[in-house]
Amino acid sequence: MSNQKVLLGTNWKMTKTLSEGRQYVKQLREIEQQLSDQIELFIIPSFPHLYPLKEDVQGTSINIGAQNMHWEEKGAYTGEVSPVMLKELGLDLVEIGHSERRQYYNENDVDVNKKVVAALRHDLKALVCIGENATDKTMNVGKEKVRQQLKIALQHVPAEDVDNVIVAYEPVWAIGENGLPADADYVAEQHDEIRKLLVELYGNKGVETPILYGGSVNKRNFESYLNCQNVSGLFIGRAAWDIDSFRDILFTVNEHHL
Ligand SMILES: O=C(CO)COP(=O)(O)O
Repeated sequence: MSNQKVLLGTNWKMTKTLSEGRQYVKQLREIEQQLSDQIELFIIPSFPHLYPLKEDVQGTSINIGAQNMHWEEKGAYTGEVSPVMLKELGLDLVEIGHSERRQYYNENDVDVNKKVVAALRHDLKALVCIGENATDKTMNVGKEKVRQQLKIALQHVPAEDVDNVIVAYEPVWAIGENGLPADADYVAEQHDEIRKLLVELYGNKGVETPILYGGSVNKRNFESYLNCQNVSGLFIGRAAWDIDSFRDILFTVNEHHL
């Protein structure tokens, strides 16, 4: 890990009701007061909860982000949400290209690129998710796969906008109930490769781009990932959905990893 801030966030996916989310945020606010300002917290809830939760975190440094968005500003796209709508809620973070979006909703690298460009145009930070699947890994093309995904995601993104990009490396085979936790050595290699590409594309600016790790992060393994040089933080699903479990992780980072 470098000496930048540590980003620690959770993707709630489609798991919480609004009342559960509000209860969680109430507790997270208390936790946040005890953490160093070197830790940056973010939560990615479902669309209908963005506005109330944004209000609930007022006066704290907890960021709220959306799980997805369309690249157009408006139009006949039933069921979609635009960058303008997210901005109007006062948000400044949007997750783009999560593997579940790619897998279940057929999002491809070009869609991801359009969304990244639109997010940056609207002054939203783009949390760009990339990661190889199990076959890519078995066939030994994991590095090529993440390079390709990220290169396409960042087409037409100039160096002056890359400050608003956060990369999340999340190998598909490591995510969710059937996911296998990755070895820290493997994660370190993939993060080094991603850093190399960012530097190829953006020179010194690419050194600063945060690269988060996600996929079966839990209380037993999270420190091994944070110890990797190019891991700037964690993007956590299940192990952060329960506030007590997230609290344990946050306090450990606060005490041992800053
Ligand atoms: O998908 C994830 C974060 O976006 C990670 O999910 P899990 O931590 O539950 O594997």
